[in-house]
Amino acid sequence: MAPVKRRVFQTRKQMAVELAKYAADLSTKFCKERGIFTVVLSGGDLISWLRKLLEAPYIDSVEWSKWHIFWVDERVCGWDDADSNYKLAYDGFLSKVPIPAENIYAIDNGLGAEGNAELAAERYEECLKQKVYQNIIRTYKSSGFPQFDLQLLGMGPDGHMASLFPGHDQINEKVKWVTHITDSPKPPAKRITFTLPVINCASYNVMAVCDKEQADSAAAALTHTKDLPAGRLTADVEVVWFLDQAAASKLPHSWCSIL
Ligand SMILES: O=C1O[C@H](COP(=O)(O)O)[C@@H](O)[C@H](O)[C@H]1O
Repeated sequence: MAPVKRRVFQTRKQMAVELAKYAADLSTKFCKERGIFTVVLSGGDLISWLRKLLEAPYIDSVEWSKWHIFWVDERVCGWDDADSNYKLAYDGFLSKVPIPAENIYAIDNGLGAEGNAELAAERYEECLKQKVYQNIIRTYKSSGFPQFDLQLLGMGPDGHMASLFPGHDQINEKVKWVTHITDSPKPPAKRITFTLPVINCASYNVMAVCDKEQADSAAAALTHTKDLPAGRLTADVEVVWFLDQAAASKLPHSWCSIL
């Protein structure tokens, strides 16, 4: 199993600086090895932690044209809806970097606007399968599951990651790549989400968590004292939790050498 690393930062700014460096280093590695870098985004606070990628040196040094962008979860709504994870990422990140529009794979806008969660999930899974067929996404060993290069995740105060919520059945899905939920405890109710096997096949998984509201769940997930979706996070190569001091405040003291 991939090692689970923890990096605790004194300030959010330091966390954003290190997160940008981590993503840029992996971009260099995968662009050199494959000529492609597949990146999975989530919604929530994550987008604001990526802001240092928009500055020097990365804005000029990163090979943005080789990035391919996917979403680990999406709210079932149109692209211009305030709830849309695509809109959040576009406004705060994607509109500011030269990633070709054809390399950005959002939920189907029409199905999102219609509120058709089941079909939107099926359509997104088809999109992933097409990108596997085109050799843009790799597959994980013989499993056939897609393997993304870097997945950037966040965790809610209840321990959910992507749109896999504690006590909801989606976390147990073993076959589908993308599933849906119509009664999400966090609004909006309708969402689509990568399933756990897909999330855990990624080469590198980052979990970025700030704020004291997340401290109890971060500790429970990392010590496995509660069965939380975020506690099931693994990866092929490594998982790194990026935490600010507040989010790390309930972790065992010996774990928290602050960077
Ligand atoms: O609803 C969602 O919440 C999680 C966590 O968001 P955060 O603001 O607490 O970091 C997010 O990762 C997910 O993509 C989003 O749909």
